[in-house]
Amino acid sequence: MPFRPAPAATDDPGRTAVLYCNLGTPDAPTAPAVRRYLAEFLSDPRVVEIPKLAWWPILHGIILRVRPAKSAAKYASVWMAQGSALKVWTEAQALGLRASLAERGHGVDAHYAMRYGQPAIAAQLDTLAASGVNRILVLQAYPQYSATTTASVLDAVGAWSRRQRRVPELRFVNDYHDDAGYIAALADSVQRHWAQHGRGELLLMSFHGIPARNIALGDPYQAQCQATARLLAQKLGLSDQQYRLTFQSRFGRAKWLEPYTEPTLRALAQQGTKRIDVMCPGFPVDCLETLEEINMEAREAFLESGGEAFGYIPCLNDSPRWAQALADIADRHLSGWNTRTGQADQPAVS
Ligand SMILES: C=CC1=C(C)c2cc3[nH]c(cc4nc(cc5[nH]c(cc1n2)c(C)c5CCC(=O)O)C(CCC(=O)O)=C4C)c(C)c3C=C
Ligand SMILES: [Fe+2]
Ligand SMILES: [Fe+2]
Repeated sequence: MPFRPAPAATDDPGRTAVLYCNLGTPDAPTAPAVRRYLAEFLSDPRVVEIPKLAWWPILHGIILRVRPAKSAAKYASVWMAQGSALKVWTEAQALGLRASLAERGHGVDAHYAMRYGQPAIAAQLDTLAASGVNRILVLQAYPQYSATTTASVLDAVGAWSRRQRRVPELRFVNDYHDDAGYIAALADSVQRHWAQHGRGELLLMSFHGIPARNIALGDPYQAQCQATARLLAQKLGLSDQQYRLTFQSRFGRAKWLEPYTEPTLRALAQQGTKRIDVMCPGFPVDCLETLEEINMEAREAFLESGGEAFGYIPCLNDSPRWAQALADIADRHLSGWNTRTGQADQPAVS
């Protein structure tokens, strides 16, 4: 395969951009659109670590025949006027990041891309490179590192760079699970919820699960979720008895990280917890997994098991505090790249 030609070389120092990457989402809440999305997502060997020979018949013979219609109905139940929540909020966060960086006087632009679906990472990198960007910071909407998500984005960037003649300078933020700005933005959203709606007896923090086997193979995801939960509880002044950490969205029959969210909610309600607050700190933006699985399905499970009040605390979405925290994270990783002149050795002028 020929390498992609680069524009004629000049002495222009070029420009710097941040690419904010998220998982991706279907283009429409319909079975064909969800099938396209799931086919790309579930064919990624980072996501499903089953040898292709064994996985392909299950994926194409069963999952892609049955799941799209079921998932499409769930997407339809939470679809926003402007589109899929995941895309709407990811775009809003990229714009917030761009504005926060601009306020700081950087000549750094920010764009967003999706690992699966549109706008694809490769297409966004093509656009950036064609517009003269030659330094790119890849920042992901995954505060906790997992090979299933973070490393998959790195794979996509690597696959793109392998086709380029002139590869831009690349930097990656692998995680920010213990970042003070991230924790403060989460605490702020909890406190705002409490001020508006009152406080439950318990705060449940639900993170997306992954197979337990991945942890045994060295994925740091579980430890990073635990650290986030502990730091957030500390920031909110919660004792160990006042919060719970759970994992949601199990896929397939293998053992995933435990405790599982929905059975925990049922058990808590059965044991007498009446009022609970639930949040999803690992998801910077609301999406199917938070709006439908948590705020609809898990809510119903808690209430039908004897619970009386289920307070859903939205994800960071358009929180200005989070836009600032994202810009702080980007700033730290941009240091040394002189973002105004493009000349790395000149100190930034304030
Ligand atoms: C098949 C295994 C899956 C792994 C491993 C997995 C890890 C993982 N996922 C997220 C974040 C999101 N996942 C979302 C949806 C979603 N996830 C899976 C499967 C795995 N995820 C599926 C099949 C789906 C699609 C929906 C469905 O059919 O159930 C989403 C929401 C997407 C949206 O459009 O709103 C997010 C976000 C993380 C962070 C993670 C590992 C840490
Ligand atoms: Fe997922
Ligand atoms: Fe789900």
